[in-house]
Amino acid sequence: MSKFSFELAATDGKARTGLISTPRGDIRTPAFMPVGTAATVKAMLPESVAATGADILLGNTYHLMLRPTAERIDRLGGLHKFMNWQKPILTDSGGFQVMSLAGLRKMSEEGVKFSSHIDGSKHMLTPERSMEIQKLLGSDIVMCFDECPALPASEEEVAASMRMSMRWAQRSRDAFGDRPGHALFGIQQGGVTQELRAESAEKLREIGFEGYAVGGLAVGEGQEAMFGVLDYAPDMLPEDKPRYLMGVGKPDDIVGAVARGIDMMDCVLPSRSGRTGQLFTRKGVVNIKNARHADDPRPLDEACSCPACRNYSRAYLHHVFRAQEMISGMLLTWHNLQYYQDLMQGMRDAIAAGTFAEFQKTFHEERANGDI
Ligand SMILES: CNc1nc2c(CCNCC3CCCC3)c3nc(N)[nH]c(=O)c3cc2[nH]1
Ligand SMILES: [Zn+2]
Repeated sequence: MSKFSFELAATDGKARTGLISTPRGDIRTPAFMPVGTAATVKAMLPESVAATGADILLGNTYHLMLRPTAERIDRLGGLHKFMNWQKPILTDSGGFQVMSLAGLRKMSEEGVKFSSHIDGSKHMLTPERSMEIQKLLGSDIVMCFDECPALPASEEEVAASMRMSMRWAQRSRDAFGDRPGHALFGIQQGGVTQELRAESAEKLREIGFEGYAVGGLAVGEGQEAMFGVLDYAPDMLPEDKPRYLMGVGKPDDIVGAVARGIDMMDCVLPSRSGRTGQLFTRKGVVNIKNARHADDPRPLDEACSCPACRNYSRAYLHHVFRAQEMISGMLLTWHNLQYYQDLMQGMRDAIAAGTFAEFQKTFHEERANGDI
């Protein structure tokens, strides 16, 4: 099928499970999307990422426009061919990364002028340029160019920023053009103010998108404030389209977001924390650097099917982490990505079976406090 479409299969309370169909493959929702910032999920081969169960991964406009440039990736056949990932790719629009990474930034209605954090070269990102870059990359799901206001911000600043992002959403839609089989997602802003979130959702509905993201969260507001927004914001978005919560999160953030109607999420946490020895398990977080693992012959998580848990002891994982061996990042990243995909599969099954409440209960009971 050369179309982009979304089918809801079942709901349980506000939790939903379904399927996004794209020409490059289907995406089971709720979905967790590993982050492949610079055309690689760090320390993972693409076939290993696929083996964890990921149906889609993230690329990044900001990083790839700087190095190796979108034009070069286009000349080489596009991002899928370049990084040997033939399943769907979602690319973020770059605005968020400019604000968190680039130096010397100048904001205007036109867009953002900035200097590269790599070599100091001058660049400009606008809605039109962001659409052009994401098209050159060949990404299947394109994100509108938006601004995610940094906290702390007054309600007036959040309102002004959201309204500019909505003008940029219209420009993104106009520049995206007609690309069958590809999707453009709008991004809701409005901070933690319900009226602003409603105004943003209304504007996005008017413009019309193939999917809708909840932006402006996971920027330090804390889980309680984030869940407070998620108690109403997803419902403001069209219920027959995918809802994507950007930049989230820890396992309990993810379960809470799915319970509030979110279908897609992305986060660097599983891969980044894998490299720092923070391992997610059903019983909580294991810090493999801790000396108490040095003689432990047990697997990290006997219920996990990943290579680290199937073929190695905690003692080995502790050793290669301490020695900073390359295999450490590979095994620990694979485990964390596998844990996240198994968590998503567990939720998809529970929602389909109407047992999501029990899933949530078991999830929280199993997680002991601190290291285990
Ligand atoms: C971590 N918290 C957080 N991330 C946000 C992100 C980035 C999501 N992750 C992108 C990948 C990470 C590197 C390559 C792509 C956000 N992005 C946009 N466009 N708008 C947000 O409001 C927005 C809000 C976000 N909050
Ligand atoms: Zn494992």
